[in-house]
Amino acid sequence: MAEASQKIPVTVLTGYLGAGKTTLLNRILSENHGKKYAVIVNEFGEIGIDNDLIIGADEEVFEMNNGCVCCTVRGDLVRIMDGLMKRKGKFDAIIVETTGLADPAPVAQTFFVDEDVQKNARLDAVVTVADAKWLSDRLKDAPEAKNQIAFADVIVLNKTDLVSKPELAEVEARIRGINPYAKLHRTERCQVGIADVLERGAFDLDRILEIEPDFLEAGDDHDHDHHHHDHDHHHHHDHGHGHGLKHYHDEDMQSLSLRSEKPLDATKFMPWLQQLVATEGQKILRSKGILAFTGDDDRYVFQGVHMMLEGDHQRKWKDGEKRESRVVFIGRELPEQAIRDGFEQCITT
Ligand SMILES: Nc1nc2c(ncn2[C@@H]2O[C@H](COP(=O)(O)OP(=O)(O)OP(=O)(O)O)[C@@H](O)[C@H]2O)c(=O)[nH]1
Repeated sequence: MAEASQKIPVTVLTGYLGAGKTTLLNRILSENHGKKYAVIVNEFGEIGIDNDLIIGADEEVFEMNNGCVCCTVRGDLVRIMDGLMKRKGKFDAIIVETTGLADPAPVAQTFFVDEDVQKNARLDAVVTVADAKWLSDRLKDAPEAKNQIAFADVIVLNKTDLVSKPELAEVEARIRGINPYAKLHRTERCQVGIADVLERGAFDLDRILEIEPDFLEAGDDHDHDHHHHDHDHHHHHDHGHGHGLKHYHDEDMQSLSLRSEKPLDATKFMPWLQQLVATEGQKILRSKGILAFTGDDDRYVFQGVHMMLEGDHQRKWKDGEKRESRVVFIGRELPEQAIRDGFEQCITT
């Protein structure tokens, strides 16, 4: 077995939908770090968008869009990790960005119970980005959000610009109630130093065993082929998964993906989107898209969290790049048909 110091450090980046994980990742990767990182991203929704929004120069980005990372934890993640291990020496560190809906426990568990992974990699830290504006609400209705805080070694309490000082103090107190141990950084746009997040050597197995006594219980009786999540209905429930570790899923959460190969009319799309999130923003927790507008040579990217929207031109469409618009809405009780119809009407005919 390799010495701990020779094992590749792995940082698991979690945080609820829209908290700022990709913002943090981009901040880390765009620093002049002189290192080679491999990034593994897992997204909720059929259309991968995040991997297209990661701006690092030479990083290799691996996607896991076949489902939720905490369920495919012995599948995709192990397979990708194994592939990376074979190219040992090529990477200084690995960063795994989970979906906002993932429970970090089974992800972290992979680094302890899968033999090959364990031989060559070590979990360096679980870094959780917390949304100062929305976390308190999500702690009430989303067990994933609570687990992400509980498991964190480092917490980036982000979006401090969106709350007052007393609100910030209140959300921090709630976080401390769940996890008094993690190092906490208050940030705007995830402005933390790379050393605050990577190569911390912070993951503390003893503490995790206190929260999750079954953490190291493996068990190979879990058959992924027969495992199926129905994300359309049912309420929160736990999965035993046969490996001793329970984890939670919000089965009410839906993701709606839309695509168009024909360009969109910007004068129709933007007002439609603004109106949609203004009226349905309680149900739509997260929206994002890469858009091709008629007569526009730049890709337009928008991001939404509830009713708040941001958008900008990102870069020129490259020669030969397919000018396709991709939009994802994630939420509960999404008005699917109305969204589909509205989107259709924004397509330039
Ligand atoms: N006002 C404000 N907005 C922020 C801040 N940090 C990130 N955002 C915005 O919040 C939105 C979501 O940020 P992301 O980094 O994409 O969040 P994420 O956690 O990767 O989202 P998912 O991958 O969908 O779960 C984007 O529009 C960001 O620009 C912040 O500190 N303040």
